[in-house]
Amino acid sequence: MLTSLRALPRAACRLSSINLFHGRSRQNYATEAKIPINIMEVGPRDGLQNEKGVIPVDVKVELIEKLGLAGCQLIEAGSFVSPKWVPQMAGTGEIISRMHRLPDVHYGVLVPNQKGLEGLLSVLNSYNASPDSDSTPPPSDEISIFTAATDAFTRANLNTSINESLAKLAPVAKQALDKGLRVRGYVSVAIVCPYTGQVDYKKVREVAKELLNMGCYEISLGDTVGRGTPTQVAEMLEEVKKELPVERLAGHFHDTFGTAVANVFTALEHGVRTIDSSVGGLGGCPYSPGATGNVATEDVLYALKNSKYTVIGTEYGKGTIDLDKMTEIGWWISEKLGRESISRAGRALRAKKIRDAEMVADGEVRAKL
Ligand SMILES: CC(C)(COP(=O)([O-])OP(=O)([O-])OC[C@H]1O[C@@H](n2cnc3c(N)ncnc32)[C@H](O)[C@@H]1OP(=O)([O-])[O-])[C@@H](O)C(=O)NCCC(=O)NCCSC(=O)C[C@@](C)(O)CC(=O)[O-]
Repeated sequence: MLTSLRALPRAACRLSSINLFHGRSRQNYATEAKIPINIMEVGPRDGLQNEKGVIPVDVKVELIEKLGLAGCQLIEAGSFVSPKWVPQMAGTGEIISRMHRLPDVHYGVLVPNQKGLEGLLSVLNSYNASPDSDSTPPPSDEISIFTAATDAFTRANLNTSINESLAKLAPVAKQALDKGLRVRGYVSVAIVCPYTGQVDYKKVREVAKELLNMGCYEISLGDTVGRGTPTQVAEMLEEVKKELPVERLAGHFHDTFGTAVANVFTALEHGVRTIDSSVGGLGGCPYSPGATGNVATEDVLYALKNSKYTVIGTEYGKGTIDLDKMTEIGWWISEKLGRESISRAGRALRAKKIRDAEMVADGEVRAKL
């Protein structure tokens, strides 16, 4: 069983030694204890919910299975939302029942209301009536409930106000916890709202606190529009951290203005230890006009290389998440959607692989001459 981030003692995460290098003090990240980071892979949910065309269930199942085999330990597999509001998420029950599930992987689903939870519980009841085998985990062990930091966005996304959404979500969270599910919370538009502009960070803190008090183990703060800068992320986190423990916060950054990787690092430097990201940079919220996808998982993995952080993954990724496999998955799903991967690291790595293969082929031809 792999050690989870939450089980690690703080001392194990602390950087200790400082090496001298060219007369300047410099930390040797290769040999020191690294700070463990969780990645919540949201590609199958946030990534696919905004697609125009119909994505076959088989493709969604295969995507989730591939992500598990690349080492992802936290995968958001779909949503139990109204198919009238978000048609791409229809069929989540079938997907989570059919997909091959791995031990040590948490498969979460988004739930907006009581009806969504009932949808999930009916899938779980069917599974419990005839479980696949003792070693196969249930279709899902986690729900994410969601609201936002502005009434305008909450109205657009959930057809209700912030306060009404919180009142509706509290019993959903309680019932899910009573059923033994983990509950995660999202606060959307934590920096900028597409309808009302700059967000009041005190409101982000208040809403996040409400979700935490409902029993959420973690609150993901979303730059839904992808317009946030590192300075804004820092200011927002400073405000939220006044009342909430940073270990309970996650960062969710869309990459509309190309600041998402910088925002990830800002969040990490402020103590956030879980980052939401999406393979191939897929995604966007249907109610956040103009926003592009989440920060690409490949870009985050690449940027964290040789840093003081290490991404926690399962044995399938040898304890981390395998960047090469994620690059292949990013290209595979993008091609299924009729386009190229938009992950910068994914594109560069694929191009390098092609160049390397051409050089090998060239060398073989020369050797024969
Ligand atoms: C919450 C509602 C349903 C309210 O929408 P409403 O229209 O007020 O709901 P309603 O209770 O009046 O029901 C309307 C119809 O939907 C059905 N319905 C009602 N609930 C469900 C359900 N759970 N599952 C399936 N069906 C449902 C219900 O049965 C009824 O069907 P009808 O009688 O008309 O045939 C709607 O607003 C909704 O589904 N919203 C979800 C929107 C969404 O999924 N947005 C994207 C996810 S959030 C996001 O992407 C941001 C995030 C998390 O990634 C972080 C970030 O980037 O910031």
